[in-house]
Amino acid sequence: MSGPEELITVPVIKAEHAYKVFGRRPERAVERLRAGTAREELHREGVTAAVIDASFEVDAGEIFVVMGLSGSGKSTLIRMVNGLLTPTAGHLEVAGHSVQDLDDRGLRKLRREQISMVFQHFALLPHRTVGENAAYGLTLQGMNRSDRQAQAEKALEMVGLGGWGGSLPGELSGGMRQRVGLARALAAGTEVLLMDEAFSALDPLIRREMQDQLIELQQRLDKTILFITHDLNEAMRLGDRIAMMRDGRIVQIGTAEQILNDPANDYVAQFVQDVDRTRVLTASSVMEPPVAVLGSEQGPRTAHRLMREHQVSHLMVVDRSYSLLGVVREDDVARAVERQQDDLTGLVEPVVTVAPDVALADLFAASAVSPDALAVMEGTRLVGVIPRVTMLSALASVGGQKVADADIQAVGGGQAFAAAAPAGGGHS
Ligand SMILES: Nc1ncnc2c1ncn2[C@@H]1O[C@H](COP(=O)(O)OP(=O)(O)OP(=O)(O)O)[C@@H](O)[C@H]1O
Repeated sequence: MSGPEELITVPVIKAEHAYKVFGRRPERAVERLRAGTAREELHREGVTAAVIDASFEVDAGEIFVVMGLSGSGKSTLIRMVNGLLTPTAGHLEVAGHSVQDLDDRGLRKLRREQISMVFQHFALLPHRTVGENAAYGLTLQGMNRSDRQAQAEKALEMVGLGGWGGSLPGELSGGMRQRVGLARALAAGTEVLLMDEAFSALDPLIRREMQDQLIELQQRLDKTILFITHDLNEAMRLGDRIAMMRDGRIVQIGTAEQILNDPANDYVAQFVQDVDRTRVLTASSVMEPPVAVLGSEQGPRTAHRLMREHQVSHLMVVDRSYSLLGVVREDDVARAVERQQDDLTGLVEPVVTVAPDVALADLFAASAVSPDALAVMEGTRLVGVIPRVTMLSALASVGGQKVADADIQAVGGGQAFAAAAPAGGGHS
C-alpha cells in the first residue's frame, strides 16, 4: 500500500460476528452457540455450525489467507463473502456493500464488478478458446468484442500465456489451465479476488510456480485477495496475514511470523510445529534497525563513540548520496582509535545486502559470503543490520540448516557517512 501513513484504510472485505448454521432452526442454534453450547452438541442433533462468530477485515492490497483443515468452514465463509450463502447471523461487507442486504440484482452486480473467483477446478468452458475463457467476465460486463479480446490477451500475457488465446482448454496442461482461470479473474479488472483452493489440484512444483506468480502479480496489481487453503506452507508463503480456522471458528489471525512465534493456543502450536521456520522467518524479523547516521568527516573516534553509545557492534558505511559502501567492525575501529587514525581508510569491509523478505534459510547462504554482518536494504534504503552472531543464533533457535540461493549482492569498501545498528545479541 502506498500513501501517507495517516491515511485511514477502509477494509475491502469485512466480516463481523458471522455465523452460518445448516440444519433445523439455525437462528436458535446461533443463540445457543452464543450461550456456550458446544458445536459437537448441535452436531449430535443433526445441526452443523459451519462458521461460528467469524470476524476479520481484509485491507486493500492485502493477501488474506483463510487456512484450516477440511470441514473447518473455509468454503462456507468465502461463500458468504460473495453472497452465495446468507449468514445465519452477523454481517459481511465487500467494497462498502453490505452483502446480505443486496437483492439478487445487486448481488450479481457486485460479483460482476467487484469480485472475481478462482476455483480449484478451473471452471473453464471446454468448447470456448482460452481467449474466450479469459474474457468471460468481460462478456458478462457487456464489453464489446474487440476490447474484450484485447483485455483478455493482456491478462493472458500477465500469467505467461501470451499467444495461447486461440487454443482450447483441453490442449493445455493443468498448470496452464489454472493460469487461464487466473487470467480470467485478472481480465475482469475487479478489485477483489476470491481464491478457493485455487492451486490445490496442481503438482507441487507447478503449485509453487503459481504461488510465486501470484506474489509477483500482486506486487504489480495490488488486488485485495482472500485466499483459501488447507495447506499451511501455502498459507505462510502467500499470506500477508493468515486466519487459522478450526471447527468453524477463527482461532487466530496474524502474520506467518506471529502465528509461528506466538501461537494463540495448543492447536495452532501443534499445527505449525513442523513448518520450516527458516523459510518463513525473514530478514526483517531478525534485523536490527539502524539507530544513527554520521557524516563523512567523522572518523574512527566518532565511530567508536557511537558504537559504545548505542551498544552496537557494526556500523554500516554509506556515501554522501546514502549509497551503501560497506561495514566497519568494533574491534577494527577500536584499533584504529589506538593508532590515532583519522579516517576510515582500510576499515570498511564489503557487506552483503539482502532484501527484508529474504528467508532466514537464504540469509545463512548470504552469511557465508559476508563475514560479519548483512545489510538489509529496501530498494536503495538501508533499513536494518543483521550481525552474523544474531543470524546464527536465530538460525540455531529455529533449528534451521537449509541453504538456498538468495537475492544477495556484495558491495565494496569506501567511507563517508555511517549508520549504526544495535550490537548483535541472541534473537530467539
Ligand atoms: N450446504 C450444506 N449443508 C449442510 N452442511 C454443510 C453444507 N455446506 C457445508 N456444510 C458443513 O459445514 C462444515 C464446514 O464445511 P466447509 O465446506 O465450509 O469446510 P471447508 O473448510 O471448506 O472444508 P473443505 O476444505 O473440505 O472444503 C462441514 O461440516 C460441512 O459438512
